[in-house]
Amino acid sequence: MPTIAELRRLLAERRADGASVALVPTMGALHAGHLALVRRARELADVVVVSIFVNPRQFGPGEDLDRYPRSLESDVAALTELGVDFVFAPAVDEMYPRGAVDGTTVNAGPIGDRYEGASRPGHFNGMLTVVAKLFNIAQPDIAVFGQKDAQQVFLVTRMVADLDAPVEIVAVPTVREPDGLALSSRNRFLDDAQRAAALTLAESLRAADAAAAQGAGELLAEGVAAFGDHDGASLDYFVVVDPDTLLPIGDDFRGRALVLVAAVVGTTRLIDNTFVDVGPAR
Ligand SMILES: Nc1ncnc2c1ncn2[C@@H]1O[C@H](COP(=O)(O)OP(=O)(O)OP(=O)(O)O)[C@@H](O)[C@H]1O
Ligand SMILES: CC(C)(CO)[C@@H](O)C(=O)[O-]
Ligand code: BAL
Repeated sequence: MPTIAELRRLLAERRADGASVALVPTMGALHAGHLALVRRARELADVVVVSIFVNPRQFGPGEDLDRYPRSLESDVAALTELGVDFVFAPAVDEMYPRGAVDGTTVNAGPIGDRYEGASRPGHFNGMLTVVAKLFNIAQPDIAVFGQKDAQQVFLVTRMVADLDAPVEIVAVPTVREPDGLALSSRNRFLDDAQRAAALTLAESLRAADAAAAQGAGELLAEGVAAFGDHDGASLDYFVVVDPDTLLPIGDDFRGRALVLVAAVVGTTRLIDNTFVDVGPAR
């Protein structure tokens, strides 16, 4: 597994031959959602780098850093099968030699304090800090993220624009189970009853989508009502936002909007989202 210095040297050699580089940042425990990102990266660039790093700086006190699933050996096997060129899985000490809390941090700005950021204070600063480090280490032409983490992909795209980072951000649609549950590394924490309750996230998004043509108010009401029909999942937020700003839409909004939902099922926090086409209010 290359160190930071080795990865830089190996990628510099490939770049000298004219190769383009795509980076897929992950926290490991790979599933088909991650593999869709890797396949997209494979289509877009000559060299694909996948990072596997459970970043302590994006976990708050009392969150699931310690129990976050880790399966490096099987992850590397799956990535090798997909023809990934380099797996970068640094130790925490190599990424944060001065410790996990000391050092420069990227500030996500006000959108970083909303939605996921309201429930996970500091999460997006920690996420953007490690993403900026990964961009500086791999210097990719392209970086591929999942739409499942919609606020994350929004904030990464905004960071790249705001800081003039020379990397193109590509978002891949959410990969789902046949019944609609969004794949997530954290789904493995769910027992059978919780797995059934977790479906309420996708169902509430489907209800919102079905009501979207009737206007913003109806969409929100139907989505929240569909969520309320289920036991075992506690709703954190259900919001409809403008994809360009990530701010909540008003009643007179028309066009493409993004519905964001988060819930806690048992002790597991899950998120999901979907784009909808909002029609005129009736
Ligand atoms: N179901 C999915 N479809 C598409 N992309 C996904 C999916 N799940 C995760 N990703 C993307 O994979 C990348 C790495 O995410 P990460 O390693 O945190 O996995 P995860 O499944 O989101 O884990 P968790 O939900 O437990 O945080 C992110 O860009 C994320 O958006
Ligand atoms: C982008 C990321 C790898 C940064 O740690 C993480 O937030 C994730 O897995 O989505
Ligand atoms: N998938 C986003 C990373 C996190 O939950 O910390």
